Amino acid sequence: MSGTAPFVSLDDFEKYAHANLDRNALDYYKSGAQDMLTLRDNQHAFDRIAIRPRVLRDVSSLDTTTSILGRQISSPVCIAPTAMQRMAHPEGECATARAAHRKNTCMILSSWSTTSIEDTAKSTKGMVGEQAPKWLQLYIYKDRAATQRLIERAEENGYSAIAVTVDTPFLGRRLADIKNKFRLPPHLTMANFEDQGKAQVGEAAMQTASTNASGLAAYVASQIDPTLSWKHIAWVKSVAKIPVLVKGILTAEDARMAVQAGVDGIIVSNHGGRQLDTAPATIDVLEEVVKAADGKVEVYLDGGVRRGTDVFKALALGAKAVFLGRPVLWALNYSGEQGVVEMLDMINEEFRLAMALAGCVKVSDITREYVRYPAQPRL
Ligand SMILES: Cc1cc2nc3c(=O)[nH]c(=O)nc-3n(C[C@H](O)[C@H](O)[C@H](O)COP(=O)(O)O)c2cc1C
Ligand SMILES: CC(C)CC(=O)C(=O)O
Repeated sequence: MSGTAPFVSLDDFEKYAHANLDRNALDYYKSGAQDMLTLRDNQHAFDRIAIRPRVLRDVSSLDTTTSILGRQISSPVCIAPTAMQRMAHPEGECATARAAHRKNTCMILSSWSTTSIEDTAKSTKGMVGEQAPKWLQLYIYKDRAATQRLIERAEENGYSAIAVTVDTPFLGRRLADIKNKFRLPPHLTMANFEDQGKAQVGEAAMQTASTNASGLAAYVASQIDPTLSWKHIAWVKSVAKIPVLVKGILTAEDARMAVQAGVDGIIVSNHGGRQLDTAPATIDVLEEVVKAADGKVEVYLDGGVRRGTDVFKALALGAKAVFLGRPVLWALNYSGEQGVVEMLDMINEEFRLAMALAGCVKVSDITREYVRYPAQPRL
């Protein structure tokens, strides 16, 4: 561990980044929508769940390996897509990809990344070991040809799945970004769109910041198609040769629709509390989604996962794996690739200990009986 005092939890990475990042980037990364109730509840909801430990089970040897979409990974802790990672560290998405590769875990690249699909893929070429799974997060853009091209570029560059984000027909209202008139620093671009003249969160959009919406919200409104419906998921399925997941499901009803639409996986997500404020905490709806998916597709969760015990609880309630958003940005800011490795090591160590103290020696041992779960979510 580099730095002055040893970091002992993911909170320490967050505190470091809070003291170190400029306001424009920090507020963008940390904010939730509106009153940030969902953001807060994502974490608090984990605290309301107790683990029911079993004892005297010989936990001297533990195995955290698991698989997602048939690919083995070293632990069920993976990396969620977050846009514009080069604001956190100059190596941005490349550093994240190399850290994910070193830890043999899955990274989802945001389609609004500051490093292109190609350059992110290249950044792990030549590293030892089999390539860790990379997935591409996809927004369905108004420009369908450009959207299809992103899918093809992902396939050409070894990405093994597409995660279509379905909770962002418009951008959630993030008050700090409006006040700050958020802007992508001019030396950075939305790198996947450089050939299309849409790589800057442009000046024109920025002007709307004075009319009670952030420049980012205007940029999103100019690019994303709000007419999207389930038939567009069928369209993505029809053009993609690799598995297609939906990211942003929060109800049993939509989970059933997703399965009907033929998706290969579901990510239970409220976008880290950044879209619809007062939407439920993800851990509070995980079980209903898992039940609705009925074993037909894998279900994953993101939102508020900060401790090994959170990972354990999500698995007990049926998630195949969890994804971390903000902690990756804080760790990147702290020390790039090495920071992300250290952050993943920390939560994985916590997860191992949670398994041992709960009496589980392998991931498949973690089942519903290991949690005492209150009936009603509270906001
Ligand atoms: C700064 C930031 C940028 C994000 N960008 C994207 C994105 O480009 N696409 C997407 O589907 N989700 C995006 N998300 C949502 C994350 O993928 C994920 O759902 C969320 O961060 C999980 O919650 P956590 O931050 O509490 O771990 C973003 C989240 C943050 C914090
Ligand atoms: C460029 C943004 C729309 C990325 C995003 O999903 C977010 O900020 O939450």
